[in-house]
Amino acid sequence: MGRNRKSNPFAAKKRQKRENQGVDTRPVRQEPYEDIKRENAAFIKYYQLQSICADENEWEQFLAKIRENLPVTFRVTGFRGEAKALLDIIETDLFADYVDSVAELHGVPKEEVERPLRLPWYPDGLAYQLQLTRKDIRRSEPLFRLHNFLITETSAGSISRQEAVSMIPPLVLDVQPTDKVLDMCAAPGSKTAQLIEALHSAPEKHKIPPGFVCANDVDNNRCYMLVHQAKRLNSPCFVVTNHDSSFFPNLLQTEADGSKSILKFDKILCDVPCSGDGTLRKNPDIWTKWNLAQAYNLHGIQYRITRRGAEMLNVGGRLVYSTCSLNPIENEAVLQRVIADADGALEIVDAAHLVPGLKFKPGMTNWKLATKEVDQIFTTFDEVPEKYHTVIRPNMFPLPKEQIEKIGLEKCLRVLPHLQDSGGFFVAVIEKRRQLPFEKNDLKALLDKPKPEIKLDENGQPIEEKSVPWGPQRKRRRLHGYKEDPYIFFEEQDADWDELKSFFALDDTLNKRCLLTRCVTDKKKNIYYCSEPIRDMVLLNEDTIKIINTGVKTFVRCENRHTAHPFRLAQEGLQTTNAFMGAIRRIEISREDLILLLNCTDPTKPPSTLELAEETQARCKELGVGSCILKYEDSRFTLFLVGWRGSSSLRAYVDSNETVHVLRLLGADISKFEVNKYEKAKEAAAAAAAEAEAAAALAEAAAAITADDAVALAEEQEDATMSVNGSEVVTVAE
Ligand SMILES: C[S@@+](CC[C@H](N)C(=O)[O-])C[C@H]1O[C@@H](n2cnc3c(N)ncnc32)[C@H](O)[C@@H]1O
Repeated sequence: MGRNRKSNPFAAKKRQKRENQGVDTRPVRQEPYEDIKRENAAFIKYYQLQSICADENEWEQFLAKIRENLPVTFRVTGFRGEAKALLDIIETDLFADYVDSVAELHGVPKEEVERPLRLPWYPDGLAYQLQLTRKDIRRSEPLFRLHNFLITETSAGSISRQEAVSMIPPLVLDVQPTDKVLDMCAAPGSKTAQLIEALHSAPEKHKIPPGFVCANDVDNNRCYMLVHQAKRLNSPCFVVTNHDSSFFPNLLQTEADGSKSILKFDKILCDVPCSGDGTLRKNPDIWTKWNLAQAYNLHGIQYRITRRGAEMLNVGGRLVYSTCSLNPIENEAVLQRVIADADGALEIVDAAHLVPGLKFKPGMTNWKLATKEVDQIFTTFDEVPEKYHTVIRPNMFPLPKEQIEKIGLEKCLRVLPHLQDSGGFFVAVIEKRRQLPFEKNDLKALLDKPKPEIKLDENGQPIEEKSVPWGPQRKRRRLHGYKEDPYIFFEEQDADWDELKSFFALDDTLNKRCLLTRCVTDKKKNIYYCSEPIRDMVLLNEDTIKIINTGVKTFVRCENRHTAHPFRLAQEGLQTTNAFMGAIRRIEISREDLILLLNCTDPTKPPSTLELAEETQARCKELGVGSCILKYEDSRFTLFLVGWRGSSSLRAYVDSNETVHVLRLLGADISKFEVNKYEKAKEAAAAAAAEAEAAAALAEAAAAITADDAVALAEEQEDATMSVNGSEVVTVAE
């Protein structure tokens, strides 16, 4: 069965871009991954030269492992109240089914199936590694339930599929709920998701975390991947920006006393663009493309991004540098430059205690450079022929021994694939001890910067220029020279706020000035919420940096003839608003009632209140028509879902993935929602075969009729001929 071409916005955007630009003539990989020859002489020669393994035996293990496909890993979203219950379900139901399915897939007894492994270094045992490849899961019928689980729970934000080694940088960044975090090269955003989760890790302490995560990427299209990725987590403390990180501008912030200062971040992740040779197991086509020129070309931008990151870091703050490359030119050589430039203001620190049990090798303090084909080796810049001087630069070589010893490169973590059956990765943790010698903090220049002129129409409204950057369907307004819709925050006096406040009994500690809409209109449609520091950041800096997205959908206009109030709650925003809402619009609901509501998939036939428990019916009677919160509680967790009290009905207002997620947690039957794509494909094939058979039978019947007719005709013609011959004229029916 083909994929739904309309449902993937990124694919659609890519298609549109291709169509807009004409035919894409870049070479496309033809052969499937399994046919790729996992060989690259230059790669092997280069890494053997660097002695990345201790001895020949270990080198052989390394070579063998990088030729294998990568096992699938995923992690459970830790900050959710139901995380523990989901873990129990994974350990019992899902993995019991898993063992049966893998046994069937590989045709082996169940006892021989390797159980999923909990990654020992991931906190609270929340991450798993399965001895299966992505292809196994995607293309094997016995594993269809596991595949469905991964898809629905990922969409519901309860798990994240992420390569094991990619989970390391956010862990060693050690984000706290109070931290201001910058993810400099964030897309597609698997690490960003982890950073957001860490920010929300103490919900009992903070209704809304005081810190925030700013996720940035230079690629505008990839920024929308970040929006999509973060949407699952519904954080109001999150903003996506689109800028070249090596030139990331200084941003302003408001201090507690109202004065303005330059925003410095407490935690910065520099997961820089790299050659990606640590991902060979996941992306085997790197075997065909790898060459040393990639590393030489990337070294400069890696250095500039990290140096800029260090400037934007608070004194006492922490920066993590990471790549999915094993190449010292992209790793140690970059760090030694930044640390040397900082002249003691930056220090590489040991962070292995934050990932106890992780196997890794220390950073390198000696490496060699080579030509692209690795046929000439250089240990110093003096040996490099002049024709290579624009590519191979002096500072790519290791510093002299007495200088490099002071850098602390051995505290970096080098994760090699054979150490724990993973991808390859490099991570370094840096702390800032004092201001950098090259740091520019010109507050006055920032404050004096003229605001761009906003063109207004005759009614004083901003003129919106329509622009269509990558497709005719998606129209983006151009305001202040940017193509994003504007961020319009609630004013001190806002009629909608008064209504929302009284209908949902919202408490005054929810800052109404943090509610926003994305279009200039008198009748708000969707209302979003962002935290106070994010509001401050947007308002002070939207002329300086392109802000792609912020805010969680919290209220949605929903008017019909029965409603007294024009807005309903949005499930996305409930994680935030719940803590600020009074009792007026709440219903406590039993397991049976909740299962009944969630099983209603026909929006035109919501469950009648008469089908519900008596207490629920009584509560419904007290509650007028409109949006409400359904609260379910048992000894394991408490759930809050958006509901809708109709004139004679009650329904759960949640999407299909959330529905399956909650039913799964409740231990209810989800078979009605389980799509077996193989069964469906078989049914479709059987239907097509039956159709073809019916068509063939029809054709045969038609052919038979024609043949019968022909025989009859021939006989009649014969009769006629005989009659003519016998002088008796017979009219033969044609
Ligand atoms: C290794 S990927 C990041 C992966 C991401 N951190 C994650 O975990 O999903 C590198 C990203 O850096 C972005 N990038 C490249 N050059 C950049 C620059 N100068 N400034 C900001 N981002 C950049 C690329 O668009 C790419 O999305």
